[in-house]
Amino acid sequence: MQTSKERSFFSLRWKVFINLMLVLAVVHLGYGFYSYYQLTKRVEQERGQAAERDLAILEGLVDSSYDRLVEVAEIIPKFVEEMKGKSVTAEDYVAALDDFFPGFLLNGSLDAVYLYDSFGGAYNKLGIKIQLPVNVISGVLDAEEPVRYFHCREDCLRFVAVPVRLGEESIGVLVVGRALHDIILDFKSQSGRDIGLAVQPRGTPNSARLWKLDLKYLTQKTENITLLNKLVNQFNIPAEGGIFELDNNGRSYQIVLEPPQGAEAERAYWILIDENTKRYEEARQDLLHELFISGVGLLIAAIAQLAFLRAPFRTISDVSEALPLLANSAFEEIRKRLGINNRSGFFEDELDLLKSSTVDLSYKLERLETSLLERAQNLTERSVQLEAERDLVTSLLDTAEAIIITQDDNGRVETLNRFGQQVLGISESEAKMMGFLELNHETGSLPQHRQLLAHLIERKEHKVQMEASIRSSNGQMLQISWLHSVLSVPGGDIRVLTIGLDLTERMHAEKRLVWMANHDPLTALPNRLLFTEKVDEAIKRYQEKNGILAILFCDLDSFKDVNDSLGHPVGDELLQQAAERIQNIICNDGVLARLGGDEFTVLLEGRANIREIENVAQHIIRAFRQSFFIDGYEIFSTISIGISLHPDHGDNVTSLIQHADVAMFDAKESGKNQLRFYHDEQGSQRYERFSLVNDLRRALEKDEFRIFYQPQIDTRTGNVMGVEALLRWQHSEAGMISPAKFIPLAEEQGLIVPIGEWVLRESCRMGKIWHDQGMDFRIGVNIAGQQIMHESLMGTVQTALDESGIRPHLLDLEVTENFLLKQPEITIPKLHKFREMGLSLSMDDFGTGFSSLSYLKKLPINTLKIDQSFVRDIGSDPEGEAIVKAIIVLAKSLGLEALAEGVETSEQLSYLRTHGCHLIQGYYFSRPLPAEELPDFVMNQAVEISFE
Ligand SMILES: Nc1nc2c(ncn2[C@@H]2O[C@@H]3COP(=O)(O)O[C@H]4[C@@H](O)[C@H](n5cnc6c(=O)[nH]c(N)nc65)O[C@@H]4COP(=O)(O)O[C@H]3[C@H]2O)c(=O)[nH]1
Repeated sequence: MQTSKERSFFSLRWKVFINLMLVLAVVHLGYGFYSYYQLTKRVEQERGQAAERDLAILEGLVDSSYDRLVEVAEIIPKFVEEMKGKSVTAEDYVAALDDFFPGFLLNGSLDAVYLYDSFGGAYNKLGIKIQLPVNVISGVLDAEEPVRYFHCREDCLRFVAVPVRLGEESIGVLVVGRALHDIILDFKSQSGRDIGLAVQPRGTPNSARLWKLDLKYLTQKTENITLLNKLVNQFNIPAEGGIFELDNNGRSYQIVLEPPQGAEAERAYWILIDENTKRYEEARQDLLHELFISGVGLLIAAIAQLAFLRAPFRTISDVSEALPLLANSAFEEIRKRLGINNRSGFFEDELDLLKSSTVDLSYKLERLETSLLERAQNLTERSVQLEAERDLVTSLLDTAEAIIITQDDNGRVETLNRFGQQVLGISESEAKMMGFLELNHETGSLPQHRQLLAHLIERKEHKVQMEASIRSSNGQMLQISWLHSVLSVPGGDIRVLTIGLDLTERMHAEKRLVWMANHDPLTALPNRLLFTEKVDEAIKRYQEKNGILAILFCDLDSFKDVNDSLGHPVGDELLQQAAERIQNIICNDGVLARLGGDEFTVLLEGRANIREIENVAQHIIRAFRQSFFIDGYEIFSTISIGISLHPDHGDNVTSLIQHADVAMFDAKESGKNQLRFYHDEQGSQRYERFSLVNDLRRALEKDEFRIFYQPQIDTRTGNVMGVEALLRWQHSEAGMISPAKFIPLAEEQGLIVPIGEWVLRESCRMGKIWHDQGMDFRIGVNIAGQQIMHESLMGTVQTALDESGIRPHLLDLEVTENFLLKQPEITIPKLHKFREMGLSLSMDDFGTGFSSLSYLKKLPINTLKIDQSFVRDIGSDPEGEAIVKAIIVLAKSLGLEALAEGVETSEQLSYLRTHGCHLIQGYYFSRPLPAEELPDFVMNQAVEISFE
């Protein structure tokens, strides 16, 4: 294939020039030929006319010479008559002619004179002798008119024969003749042509053709004789003669052969010779001159045309040079070369149009190329984006901790992500050979699963969800939440996207949380919450059942000593063994619970009489008379039991437990290791025990409350991010009383609302002071359940904010989940209002009162506080650790912060941080501090943490 580089280039300008020159040359040559032809024709025409003119001259000369002969012939008889008179005879004529003839001969008038009688007999013959035909004489006599006659024999003569009369009588015919010299000379002088007279000899073989000439006269004889010989040899000359053109030695001649008038036919010819060479030469010169001039003219015209075409050619050249640049996208260069504004305006022609079209084309192509480039760029970006999205989707599918499967409409597996392959222990290609339901599902769930999928395929549902177990690669049954949804695939085919989330751990944690909420982790016995529920249920059942319902309140007699002297682990073990002993006695005939510390309660129902109740209690007391062996120690710990009966001692769970507690207190007071039934007299003791209530009422007035602030540290920064306000009661006699003791009392007595209000206002006041001092931490204030339920809380909070001037986001309300979830329809909207006010909310003691995870999602809280009972298990109880982990994960999944309280050891701290809990509260960093000590701690804390 020929490339553009190999292609030879021959400029259009030169092509046009050469074409123009060729056309001009052809035209010029044509014109030359035509001119030559016309010239030749004209010269020939002129030659013909010249020949005719010269012949006419010749004829004129011949005619006038005949006239003169006639005059002479007619004068002679008159002379004779004058001389001889009227009686002249033929002899007189003869004598007179003899006299006159020499004179005629001398002046050149005549060359011959003959006189004939009427019978043709000659009287005399003077001069050149000729033989006249007889008919000439008779013809003259008959016509009585002069007769002209041309005669050639040895010589050529012209004759005139006139009748001669004597009176009325004819005596004969006078013939006068003259040679042709005068005509020849006159003609030569008048016409300038050579002239000759030739006679064809008699007896020539072909008389119709002149083939040999006998010359009588010829001017320039030497040169012309050659011409005539060439003529005779070259041409077939007809008898009537003609005009002939002859070349000889490069010269051109015209030769005219014309028979003289009056001559005998085919005998004599005038020969007129004229040389044309000069004329032809002149004509040729004229032609060449003319051709030269016209050639020069054409050349000038061509050059002028080229000059005129220069600009258009320049344009074509510019455009032709510019157009290839389009292929190289050199649009700016094209416009520079063609001149963007170089337009001819009114006189615009096709080339300007071509140029401007090229410029326009360059703009259009540039725009097209730009838009193509943009599109290409967009496409590239889009494809990169799509690739990134695809990679993201692929990596999401592969890294997502979910089994992701696509199935066709027959339930065949089409794809299985990496996590699914790991969990199920099969490769994707193996999975593709199977149907979804052929995977290791728990068989019991298959019918329901199959039915749900059929609904999906039949488009009765858009997505279906069910939980079912499947066996993992290591044989473990996993609890999976399957979500099947229809994928819209181009072409109308149905694909099912199946996502399986492994809920095993979460469900385990949930179950654990539920269990923890209702049980004492140490002894695995029901806690107060569950026990209260059980008692409630039992009270409700009491109407339907016969028998006695009793609550046994059991308290170890020397637990505090054991705990303080032998340590918590031994104390814990003691509690566990104690629980076991009680459980062994009541077996399944009652509910045993641990309310806290060393306090156990037993619910007995359906007993026939009090004796049975008492027996159970006695059994328990006896069981505790035996020693416990713990950690190498033999421990003696008896038990005191208080018993209350329904309905005699209370119609609700609170009063029943309180009365059993009072009875237990009575048993202790009576020396421990015994049982006591509740009786009314104990009311006074109860009054004493709870005489604190009155003091509590006055404590506010007496300004006995103090607030301590326990720092909460963000271990990522080392800063104090908040403090928890913890109430203290500085009792005038009993000294500092823990809130754990007086808060339940305050709640019971409805005093918690005013006390709580005081705490809120005081905390906000201090918070504002610290904030103004540049300490920007939030203040967590505990809100009791009753406070939340109380209608005044909203106003109280607003007042505290307004009075102090603290910004709402610095106030964090700590609420306990138990209470919240008892009447969520009242509490949850209130919490939302607090959030709207800008406050933050924390869920306190999380994990201890769990009832429903679904409500947790609805609560507008910011922080989950991990209860210290779980934190304490870190490092010692894997189950407790698992709960801590689950709470952290739960908080993260709900987008909440997790804050651990009760952190005392570096081990606990590091465990919490490792698992993503960075907000820490506990003795490890600081005990609750009086307000005046807090600023110092806040200032120094960041430094200490940085060394951690
Ligand atoms: N063993 C141990 N304990 C730690 C550690 N760090 C903090 N604590 C204690 O754990 C309790 C945390 O408070 P809480 O769970 O809200 O539990 C509080 C809270 O529910 C209630 N309370 C305290 N002040 C108020 C209040 O102003 N209003 C209400 N409604 N309740 C309050 O009384 C409970 C007991 O408060 P406190 O005796 O001050 O006990 C505090 C605190 O001193 C640690 O590292 N180890």
